[in-house]
Amino acid sequence: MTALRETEVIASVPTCLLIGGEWRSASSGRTFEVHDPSTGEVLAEVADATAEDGMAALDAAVAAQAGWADTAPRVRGEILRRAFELVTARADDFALVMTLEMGKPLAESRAEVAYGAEFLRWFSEEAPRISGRYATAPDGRNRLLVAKRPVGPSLLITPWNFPLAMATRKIAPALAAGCTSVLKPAALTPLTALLFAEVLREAGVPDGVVNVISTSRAGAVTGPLITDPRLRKLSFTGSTDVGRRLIADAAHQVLRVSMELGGNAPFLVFEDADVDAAVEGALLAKLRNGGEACVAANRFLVHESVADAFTSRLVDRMAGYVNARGTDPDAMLGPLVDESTREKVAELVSGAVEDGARVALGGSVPSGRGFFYPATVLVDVPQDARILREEIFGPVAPITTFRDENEAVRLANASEYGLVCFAYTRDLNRALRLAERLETGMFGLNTGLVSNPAAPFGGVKQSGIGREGGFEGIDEYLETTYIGISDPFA
Ligand SMILES: NC(=O)c1ccc[n+]([C@@H]2O[C@H](COP(=O)([O-])OP(=O)(O)OC[C@H]3O[C@@H](n4cnc5c(N)ncnc54)[C@H](O)[C@@H]3O)[C@@H](O)[C@H]2O)c1
Ligand SMILES: O=CCCC(=O)O
Repeated sequence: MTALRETEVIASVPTCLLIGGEWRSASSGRTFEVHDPSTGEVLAEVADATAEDGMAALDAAVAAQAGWADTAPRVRGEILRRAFELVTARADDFALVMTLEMGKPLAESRAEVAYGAEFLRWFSEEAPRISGRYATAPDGRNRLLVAKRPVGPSLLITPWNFPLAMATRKIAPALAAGCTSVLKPAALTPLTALLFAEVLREAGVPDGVVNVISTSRAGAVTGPLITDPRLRKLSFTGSTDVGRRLIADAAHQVLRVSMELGGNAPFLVFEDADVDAAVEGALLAKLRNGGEACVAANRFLVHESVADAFTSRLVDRMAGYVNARGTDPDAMLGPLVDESTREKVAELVSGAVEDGARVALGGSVPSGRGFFYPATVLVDVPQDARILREEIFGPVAPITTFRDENEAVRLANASEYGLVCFAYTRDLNRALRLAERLETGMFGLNTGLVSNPAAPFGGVKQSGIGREGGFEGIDEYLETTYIGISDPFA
């Protein structure tokens, strides 16, 4: 990858706010810096929206709402399909921008482009399938008509870890349902979202239907939108702490909310598992996105009879993960996104070691520039260690053991989170028992990856409210209207 190509691609990204179809500077004239986490160098200066800009974006979304809701579903679907094709055609540019602003290796960024684009294709196919129902009331007299309509202007707030896919997973169903939106991307990674906004314009999304406000002051800019009665929906992906506060703020307007929050995924390996397959699944569940994923395996719970075999194979495989700048062809693990993320990972590891865990691989911060942290395996981690309670968000695999299925389920469920669980077993009845007993929104059975645009993604407990993707994803942007009709034969 040449420096010239990096500069050219970054220069092709709009760095302004998209409001009502126009690229504008922030009303204050201020910008903020976006950095390359591999080097700490400034990649770009991006418009820093004020509360006034946020309100202008909502004004534009409100003005465009009626027209967009009236657009034929097939037309909305075709625009989404064009967006899918344009993102796919520019996959290399999207991947490079993402790698530069977020750090992951290019191969992973390409995988995210394919994943993120697929939400556009999936919801292009769902737009014409929005339907209602007509039924006879149980007493055989009145008729019941149930119709769906768009919720209305929506505020979409996304995190930095999947800068494209988290945006498409919200914008695509919103567009398909007939909702206009204001997207607020994370301040660490606004460039991918801004490039995507430009592609949406090219695809034919009308002015004002999607507005994008990058800002370094999230709360000050989105707060007034959330309390504005014209906003009808808040969809947030991010940490449980921020989500909890936003749910409280959304209560003022009794807003529809979708919350995709944190996770603390257990990864269970039973005595009858195919251990080699479990190790491959563990690598995916742990190291996809460098461990910076809400669905990352956070707690490895391994049956005591296979713990040594699993651990030594996992250590061997993780030792081969090359930590390098994401544009380096050898890179298998990029840097973490920023210094505070790396400090937290290092603190969780040293805390676990103080509590009695042993480092089987990695475990120390390398010298040099960039926020790198090596693939790390911890064994003998005590059950009360902080690292088993909090999201690690880094390439660290803490391993503990269990004696039987009941203990495995009890440990897996001992978390306020409930996003995803993974389990490796060859016993079908056990797998079904787990599916019924684990407190989780998603369950990966003999696989380390559940994310799929055709499936309902989301959690239970403090991992969130609502689902994104699948047939369920569009419902988050639809209201139900019931029309009671008198007996047509009376
Ligand atoms: N469940 C999921 O689908 C899912 C997906 C990706 C990430 N996540 C979670 O996201 C977290 C990592 O992302 P993050 O560090 O960007 O999370 P974060 O909560 O710090 O930020 C998420 C977004 O919210 C914005 N934000 C922060 N404070 C805000 C406020 N007061 N008002 C309005 N917006 C505010 C941020 O600018 C960003 O755009 C992890 O906890 C991860 O598990 C969850
Ligand atoms: O970080 C959480 C989202 C990851 C995914 O969609 O697979």
